[in-house]
Amino acid sequence: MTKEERRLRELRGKIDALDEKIQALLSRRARIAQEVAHSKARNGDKYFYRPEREAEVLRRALERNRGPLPDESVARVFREIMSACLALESPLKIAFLGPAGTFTQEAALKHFGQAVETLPLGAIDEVFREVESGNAHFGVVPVENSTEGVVNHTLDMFLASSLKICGEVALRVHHHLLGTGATSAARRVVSHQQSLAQCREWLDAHLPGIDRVSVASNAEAARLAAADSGTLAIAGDSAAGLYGLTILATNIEDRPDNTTRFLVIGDLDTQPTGADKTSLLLSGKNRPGALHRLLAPLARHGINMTRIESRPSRRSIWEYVFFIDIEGHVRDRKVAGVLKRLEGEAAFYKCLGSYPKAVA
Ligand SMILES: O=C(O)C(=O)C[C@]1(C(=O)O)C=C[C@@H](O)C=C1
Repeated sequence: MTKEERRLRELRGKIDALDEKIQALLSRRARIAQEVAHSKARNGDKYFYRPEREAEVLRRALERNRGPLPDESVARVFREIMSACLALESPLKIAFLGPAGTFTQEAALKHFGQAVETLPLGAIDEVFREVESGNAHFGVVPVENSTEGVVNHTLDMFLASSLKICGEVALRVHHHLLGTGATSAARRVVSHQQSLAQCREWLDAHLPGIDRVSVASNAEAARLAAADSGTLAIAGDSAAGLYGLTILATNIEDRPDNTTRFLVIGDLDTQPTGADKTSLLLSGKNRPGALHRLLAPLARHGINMTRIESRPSRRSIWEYVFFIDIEGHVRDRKVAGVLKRLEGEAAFYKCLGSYPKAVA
């Protein structure tokens, strides 16, 4: 045995000893999580899932992280530990905008971990319906993209739905060019309309003159590319794997920080964590300066508004509702006071939920 072989054996021995300790600790942790679940059952709790506690566990893990593992990897490991612990007692069923292989599936698994049952659905309103009927515990739907803006259909669903927002997921979206052969044989490139838009400059530079066709989802694009060597798809890693496609070019999105934000919807009130957001649906009274009057209490009390979108109210023509995200939780005293004023000023007011800010 050479010196390097001896060294390798010694290092692997150290890893084996650590793995044994990690495994013993994991089993101890899982048994304690089971006790927590029994206590919740005795308490008559509807869900064992606690988004605020999971956010706290993840934030602590990231605060402790001194490398060399990046925050994203540390968060993923702790996410999976909690997912497996929760599944021991009460596996969750998660509906999401499918089909399998979409970025929404990636977001759902990033948030809930792999130890959940997933239910891919064909449209955003189906996700709302399955959660409302109790057929799924929670749902995951896209809400906005940092390059292409808002997903209107998701916002519109909140006008009539009784579901609350229980969490948000921020997913770095990396697009790849996928196919079965080389790009030279390609006649067309297919993808979801938002993905085509997010890769517009890359396509202009590298595939000028090739037809761009929008389809229902990135996963559907990958399926089409797998069936026809003249078709290229733009989609992510999971769709590439699912359909056995070759990655012809990686990370072709025009902006390297391309991020999509998803919402977790369900029938659960989350507790404050100290780093929360609250989403509101409002409309002003029909008079001059209504929006200014509506939002003035937020500014006066130093509450940060992180987003505002306007959508037709669907009740009468030229009447608009505003979707607003603010920092803080409805149970924070200051926020509660300001929301009371806001409610008094609004013609229509609905709190869509308070939830922990996305972690990692
Ligand atoms: O602390 C709890 O309430 C638990 O159930 C334990 C635990 C965990 O594994 O840390 C598991 C699931 C919950 O969603 C949150 C945390």
